[in-house]
Amino acid sequence: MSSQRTGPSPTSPTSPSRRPGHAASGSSTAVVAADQVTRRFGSVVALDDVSLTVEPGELVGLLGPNGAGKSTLLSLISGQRKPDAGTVRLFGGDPRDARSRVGLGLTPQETGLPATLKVREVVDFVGGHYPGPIPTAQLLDQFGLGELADRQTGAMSGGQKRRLAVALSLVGRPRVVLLDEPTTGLDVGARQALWDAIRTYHGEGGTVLLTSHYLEEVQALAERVVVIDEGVVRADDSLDGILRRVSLRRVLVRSSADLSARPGVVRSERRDDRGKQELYTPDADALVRDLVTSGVDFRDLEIRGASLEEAFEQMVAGDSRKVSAPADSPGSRSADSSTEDAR
Ligand SMILES: Nc1ncnc2c1ncn2[C@@H]1O[C@H](COP(=O)(O)OP(=O)(O)OP(=O)(O)O)[C@@H](O)[C@H]1O
Repeated sequence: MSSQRTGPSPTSPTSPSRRPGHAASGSSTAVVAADQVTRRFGSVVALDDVSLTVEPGELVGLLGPNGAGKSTLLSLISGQRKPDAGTVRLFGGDPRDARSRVGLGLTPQETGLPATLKVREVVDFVGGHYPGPIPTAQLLDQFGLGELADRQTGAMSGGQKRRLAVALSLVGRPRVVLLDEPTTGLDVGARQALWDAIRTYHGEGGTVLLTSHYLEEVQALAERVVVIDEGVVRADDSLDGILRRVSLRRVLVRSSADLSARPGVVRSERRDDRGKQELYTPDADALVRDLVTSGVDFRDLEIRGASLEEAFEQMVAGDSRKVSAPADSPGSRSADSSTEDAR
């Protein structure tokens, strides 16, 4: 991966004052400030009183399952939609005002590339809208697309198109990029290359807000993680803080007793009707000690690590307080059924 500059101008701020866990903006320098934002589509509440501040130089991962509201939030920040309630600021201005979007790069979830244009022509075209774009050859090299410069975009693979889409978000040397699932459809090598490009951009002072379904992706890149589910921010913390919340162990055991209320059990499931139970706990050793000393009957004990993915699923599956105890998780709502675009 090239170490050549792809990021913001040398005058861009590079030392963020991060405030994980704090949402509404009190900072006049915030790149993004969403304050108590609600956005509905007909009867669907896509975002419910969401507040989020991103300071210069932060790399924030927005993590959540399908339909959580991630893309909707990015569309408000990029000025494509407006909130029904609350305010959104981009570089201190209204993102629907084009002047506020100078310095914004965006890779939407789906990108339409003109099929008959060559790769280099698309980069030239998009770069031509900016005062000091990254030279096309340099950008294509950085994204491993140099050999495809003369190929029509219609003849690119899905993964190659995705890389080009992310490259295009950086061509104008933005100060912030919004990346909506940047590595969807990429193989392992391409994903790593793209992560490198994002790290390089961030390392040079760029601000990044990226969405993903994948904890691994956010773990690989982000310093701060915002977990969103059903339009509600469930957690906003440093990466370490989030990982601590999801570091559960899984204890599989057979017992005639119901063990779901044993000390330290934060969640349990019955695996069959012969007493097999799956118990989630942050401290498996303590749970085993409790089982032994309490005299409760049990057998077939197994202890496994809960994968991060599993733990995250619990965190967003409705009762996040049991797992992660975020301070103030509002209740959940149903969110489906409308197709209205109430822009
Ligand atoms: N144009 C629209 N019309 C109607 N409903 C919409 C529209 N856009 C989004 N929604 C709904 O708003 C909710 C949030 O959608 P959004 O696309 O923001 O979620 P997401 O977290 O980005 O999901 P995914 O990870 O699947 O992309 C969903 O229930 C979705 O169906």
